[in-house]
Amino acid sequence: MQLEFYKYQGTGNDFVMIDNRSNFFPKDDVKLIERLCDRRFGIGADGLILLENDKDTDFRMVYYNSDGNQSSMCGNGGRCLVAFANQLGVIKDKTIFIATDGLHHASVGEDAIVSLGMIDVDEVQKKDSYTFLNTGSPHHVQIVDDLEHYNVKENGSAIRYGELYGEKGSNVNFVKKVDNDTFSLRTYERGVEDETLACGTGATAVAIAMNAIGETDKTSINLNVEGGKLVVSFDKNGNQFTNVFLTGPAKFVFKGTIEI
Ligand SMILES: N[C@@H](CCC[C@H](N)C(=O)O)C(=O)O
Repeated sequence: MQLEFYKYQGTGNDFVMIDNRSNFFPKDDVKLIERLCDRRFGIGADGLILLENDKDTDFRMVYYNSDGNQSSMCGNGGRCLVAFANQLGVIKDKTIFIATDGLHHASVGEDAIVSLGMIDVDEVQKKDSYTFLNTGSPHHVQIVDDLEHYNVKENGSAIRYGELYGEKGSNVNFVKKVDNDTFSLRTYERGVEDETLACGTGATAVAIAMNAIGETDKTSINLNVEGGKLVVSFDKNGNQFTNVFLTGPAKFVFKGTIEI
């Protein structure tokens, strides 16, 4: 069977997109999804996303990591799916859709910039050497010296599989402060089991964590990721972070068919 796919990327976090409104895709075929995401034996991507019909919203997002398993929310994937829905004509420039962590508002602007509403955050665990929070996916956030030369894969994997997070694990973000409203980060992604060029829920977690621990008093924060630039904005009320938006480019790369 020939499978039609679209490839998108958001600051270098790349995804295979499939229009599954007719419900044809074998959703439990972990091996197939892993092969489609494989950079040598398949199309190549950090994850695969299905766009499906939903009776109450514009569409449903179903997200898989490149290991073939369904996972929690993907911020860059969500932004790319909004651009994909726009390309398919499912939405115009504003949308509400449903994902695993609930409803998301989003808008498509000029130059493929997509702004995505993220879940509210009301718990930030502040520890001596790191912060942990859930922005739709779990994120460990840690400031490090010499981020440019830091071994993200080795240190990220040790934390992800270490005793802190048990079997479920966590995504791991290493951070450097650039100035009061800009931070650089590099992310080790659970389910990809490697550093990716960007992580949207990770950038969101870093922005909120840096505000929560007093590294910045800003509520609109620039994030330099390996694949480009993102902006995260939010409202803060005590320990509550609401109206959280993740903004950045979400670009169509190519489409094609692959034999499955
Ligand atoms: N790339 C993502 C995060 C995807 C989910 C993550 N790998 C997990 O399983 O927790 C993003 O942009 O947020």
